[in-house]
Amino acid sequence: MSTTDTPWALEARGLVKRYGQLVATDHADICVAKGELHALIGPNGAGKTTLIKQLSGEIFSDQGQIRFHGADITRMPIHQRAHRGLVRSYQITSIFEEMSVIDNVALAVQALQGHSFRFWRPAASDARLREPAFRCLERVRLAHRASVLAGNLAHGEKRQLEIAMTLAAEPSMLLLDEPMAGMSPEESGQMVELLQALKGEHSILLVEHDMDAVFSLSDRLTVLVYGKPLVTGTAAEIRNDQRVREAYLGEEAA
Ligand SMILES: Nc1ncnc2c1ncn2[C@@H]1O[C@H](COP(=O)(O)OP(=O)(O)OP(=O)(O)O)[C@@H](O)[C@H]1O
Repeated sequence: MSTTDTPWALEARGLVKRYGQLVATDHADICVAKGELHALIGPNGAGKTTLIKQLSGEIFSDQGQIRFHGADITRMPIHQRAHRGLVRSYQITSIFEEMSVIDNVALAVQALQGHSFRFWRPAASDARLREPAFRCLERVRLAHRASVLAGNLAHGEKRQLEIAMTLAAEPSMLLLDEPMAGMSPEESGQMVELLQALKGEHSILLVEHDMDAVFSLSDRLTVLVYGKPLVTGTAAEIRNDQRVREAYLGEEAA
């Protein structure tokens, strides 16, 4: 299939991941349209992070098929998926706290350009790294903190930095695993605004427990329960689905 024939950025069918006896994802289908923000929600242990890892290539699936813009990427390693534009966001643990904010992003730009880390010099001395890095910081509204040591950022700002580092890879699709975890309500509000701005420019698969954020941002949602998708639909469809209320949201979400 050519890349123009499919409406899907990402099309995963029948994904299974077993850990011994435990079936973490159990014939899971998930399809994300081009430019769509699609949320993946479900109770703790439902398999959301496992599914994100299967899609990013951090782990391989025991069964199933993954297509990205029509191409079969099922057996493709993580760096090749990233090269094609499918990228999971960096985690706070991958931020270098002793380096400036812009140098962290410049490192991510450098990784994209395929240079060896051995030849790393401070970003300030290399416009080829600094300029794209600065643009990524502008997009996540962190440009005013470019020269601050990353370790001195507030928690919410570190999560913005993770997204800036992810954008350095120029992804067409972002896999975001709980970007609002540990944030204050104010920080969460800023992250919602940021994701709203990124929406449309990138296809996004978002795992998030903050239901207000999820319901305000998502074009569609998939509810995962015991590794299986229970239902996929718009926010209104999900809110009104009796199976979802019983399995997950509870009556208070109505
Ligand atoms: N590396 C692993 N080895 C063994 N079991 C694992 C491993 N990773 C995840 N699991 C198990 O797989 C199941 C799904 O876990 P996963 O982290 O994907 O769920 P989740 O929906 O992301 O949960 P949460 O919302 O709490 O983050 C859980 O029962 C978990 O204990």
